[in-house]
Amino acid sequence: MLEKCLRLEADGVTWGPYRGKPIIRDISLSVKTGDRLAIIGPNGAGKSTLLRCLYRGIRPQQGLVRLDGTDLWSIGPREAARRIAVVLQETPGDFPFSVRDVVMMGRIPHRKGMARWSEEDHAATAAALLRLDLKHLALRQFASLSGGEKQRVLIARALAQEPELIILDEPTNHLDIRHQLEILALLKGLGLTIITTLHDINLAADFATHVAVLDSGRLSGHGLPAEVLTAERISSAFRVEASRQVAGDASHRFSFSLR
Ligand SMILES: Nc1ncnc2c1ncn2[C@@H]1O[C@H](COP(=O)(O)OP(=O)(O)OP(=O)(O)O)[C@@H](O)[C@H]1O
Repeated sequence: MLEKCLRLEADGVTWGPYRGKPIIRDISLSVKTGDRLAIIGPNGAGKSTLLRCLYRGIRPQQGLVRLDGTDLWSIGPREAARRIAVVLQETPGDFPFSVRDVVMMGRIPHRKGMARWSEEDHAATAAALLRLDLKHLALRQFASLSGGEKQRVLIARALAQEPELIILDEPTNHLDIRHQLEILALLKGLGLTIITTLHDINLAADFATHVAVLDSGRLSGHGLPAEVLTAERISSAFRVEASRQVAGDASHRFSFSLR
């Protein structure tokens, strides 16, 4: 899983609803093996829409998303799902699935037709449960878990999928600060290629190897956090007064006030 090389590129991606104005325009960015890209921007900037284009949820109206040089829409949904795992905010909370069932769903793209789960499927599920410290919860109903536990299960499902890339939409939503830090440390520790939206700029600066700032559907910056996360860019994108301090360990901290 970790040894494969990966290159995901968005090239001039534009998308909007039928007969509506584009929500994201002319987005070009790239991610390669081992990168952790955080997409940040104010509410409504188009972050989730961009993610949908990147995981083949919606087809760009203009531009292309390429996986190792091949248009994502020419490789088919099943292969895309084998290579890209997606962790969204909506959860299967209303269905009577156990934690193990939910994690096992990550194996669906690998399953041959209606065949029974294979030994590899069981092994990948067990490994994902172990890695996310969920073994003791395997038989619990998913719906009965806390927000932090649910998030771990959804990440375990993504791991069971054995993808080359994990795409997450706001993985820290609804979590307290300790659980936010834990989830991001856990994701960092996986050593996988990750694209995630994040609302907290300070957490994004700590977590990401690269950041992309979306402002009204356009990319206002993409690259290394220290270069992209300037006070001017953040102030302009979020319509606030932002100031940046550099801590002793060279990490960046932002503070904010209303203009
Ligand atoms: N299918 C759609 N049809 C019409 N409008 C849409 C559609 N999808 C998204 N939008 C609109 O596009 C804008 C951007 O939505 P999107 O969810 O991508 O933003 P976001 O940056 O993820 O926002 P948030 O931070 O609030 O989650 C919003 O105004 C949203 O209502």
